Amino acid sequence: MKINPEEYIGKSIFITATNTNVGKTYACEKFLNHFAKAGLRVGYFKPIETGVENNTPLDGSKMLNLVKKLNPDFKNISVNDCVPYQFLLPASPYVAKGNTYIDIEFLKEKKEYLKNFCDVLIIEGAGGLMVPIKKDFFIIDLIKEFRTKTFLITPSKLGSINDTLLSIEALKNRNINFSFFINLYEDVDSFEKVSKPFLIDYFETLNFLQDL
Ligand SMILES: Nc1ncnc2c1ncn2[C@@H]1O[C@H](COP(=O)(O)OP(=O)(O)OP(=O)(O)O)[C@@H](O)[C@H]1O
Ligand SMILES: C[C@H](N)[C@H](N)CCCCCC(=O)O
Ligand SMILES: [Mg+2]
Repeated sequence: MKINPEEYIGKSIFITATNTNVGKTYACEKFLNHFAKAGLRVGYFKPIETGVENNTPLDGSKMLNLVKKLNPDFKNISVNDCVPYQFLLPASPYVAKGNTYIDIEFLKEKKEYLKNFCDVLIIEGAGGLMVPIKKDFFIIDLIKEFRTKTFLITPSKLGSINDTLLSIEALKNRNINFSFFINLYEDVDSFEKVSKPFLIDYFETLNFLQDL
C-alpha cells in the first residue's frame, strides 16, 4: 500500500495493534520519519500510557524527542501534552488508573490542540484494540470517538493469523476504516512458510512496515 503523505495533511492516524509489544511505537517512528521526509510537519499523541517508569512515559518521551527533531513547531510541546494520562502500573488503563477519571472529551480537545502544531498527527494506542479504559469503553471505542484513519499493526510470529483476523473482525464490527501493516520482526525466517501462505491467499496483498 502506497502511503501518499499529501493525503494525510490535516489528518490524524491512530496506530493500534493486535496486542501490546507488537510494534506500535516502532510503527509510529516509521510513519513519523516517512511523513517528515515528504516535508510534512509531524506530531505525536499517546493519550494514555501505562508502565511509566520513574515519571517518564517511555513511548511518549521517545517519540516526542523524535518529533522535536523533525518538526520545530513542536518545540514548546511537553511530554504531558503528548501523554495526558500516565500511570505506573504496566497494565490496562482501566486497572492502572486506580480512581483517576479518564475524560474522553478532554482527550479529544488535546488531540485538536496538538493538531495546531503539525500537518499530520500520529496517535498511539495502549496495548491492543480491546484494552479497557473504562468498564465498558475500550481502545477501539476511543478510535471511534477520535474518528481517525486507523492503521492496525500485526505481528509476524506464529499466532499472527488468529490475532490479525480477530482484530479485523472487531474493527469491522464497529465500522472503523483501517489498513493493516505486518511488522516483520518475530519468527521472520519461518513467516514465509508458516503464516504468509494463508495471509497472502486470504488478503491477496500484504503491507509490511519494512516497506515504508
Ligand atoms: N521491526 C522491528 N525491528 C526492531 N525492533 C522492533 C521491531 N518491532 C518492534 N521492535 C522492538 O520490540 C519491542 C516492542 O515494540 P514496541 O515498543 O513498538 O511495541 P508496542 O506495541 O508499542 O508496545 P506497547 O503496547 O507497550 O506500546 C521494542 O523494544 C521495539 O523496539
Ligand atoms: C504496559 C504495556 N506496555 C501497555 N502499555 C499496556 C498493555 C495492556 C494489556 C492489557 C491486556 O490486554 O491484558
Ligand atoms: Mg508503544
